[in-house]
Amino acid sequence: MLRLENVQKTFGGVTATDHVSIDFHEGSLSAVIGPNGAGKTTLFNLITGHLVPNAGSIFLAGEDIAGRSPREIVSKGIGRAFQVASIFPTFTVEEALMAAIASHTQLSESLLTAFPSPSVRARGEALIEVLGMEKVARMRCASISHGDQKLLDIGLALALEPRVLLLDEPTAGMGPEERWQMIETVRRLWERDRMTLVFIEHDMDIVFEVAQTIHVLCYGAVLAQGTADQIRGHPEVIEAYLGRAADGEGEPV
Ligand SMILES: Nc1ncnc2c1ncn2[C@@H]1O[C@H](COP(=O)(O)OP(=O)(O)OP(=O)(O)O)[C@@H](O)[C@H]1O
Repeated sequence: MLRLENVQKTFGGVTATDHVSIDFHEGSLSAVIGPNGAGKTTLFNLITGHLVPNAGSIFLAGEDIAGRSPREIVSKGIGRAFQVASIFPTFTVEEALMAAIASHTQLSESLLTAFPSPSVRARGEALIEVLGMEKVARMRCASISHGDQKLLDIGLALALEPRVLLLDEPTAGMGPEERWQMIETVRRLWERDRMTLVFIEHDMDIVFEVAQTIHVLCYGAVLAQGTADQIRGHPEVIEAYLGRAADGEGEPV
């Protein structure tokens, strides 16, 4: 579904993406991991058109999208959760989701018709349910918790019905319990929609538990790719990245 071939990105003398080739299979749930500065966010920015690669190709369903504008890439089906919930401070959660759904489906009904239409409302309610946001659906976006704002960001990305969904550290800034709730929600919505889902995550317990395939970056290059068992036992990964965390004794540095 999404295939990177020999993608390269440099910033001055820094090679942030070093001949990266990764195949994200259709309908898969994958994690991108690596130490700080390994090039994870740069990779997402290249996929979404916020950065242009110096070399290489990025294929979405066979079409090379490298260097296209972010708007065009979104329209082709690559979604990403941005921190945007806060730009709807006076909307309620359900209003924000329904506005996003309506704008995507271009159901900008005339002012004389009822808004939202029944189909927009039904999709909005289904999204609220899969996100587990029923209790905050009628609250204003500005007044919900950090975790709920992150869920809403994901919901706003989902409203565009992406074929590929990129989540950059969905559990960042959360306590242990909230992290697991968040990742369970991510897994639930992936099971519902079966889009190709890629997430960046630092918590190795979460990565090993949830991801079908793990791609390890180090100094911009792919160090290893495989299942949790393959990555856990990969000598170079253990040496370069996981360290004691591979034994479950600590967090990676
Ligand atoms: N716009 C930029 N200009 C210059 N250098 C950049 C830019 N963006 C990223 N870099 C550099 O590219 C390298 C990769 O950065 P990137 O943010 O992709 O890493 P990361 O793996 O996402 O790190 P973290 O886990 O800390 O978020 C780093 O050395 C960073 O300083």
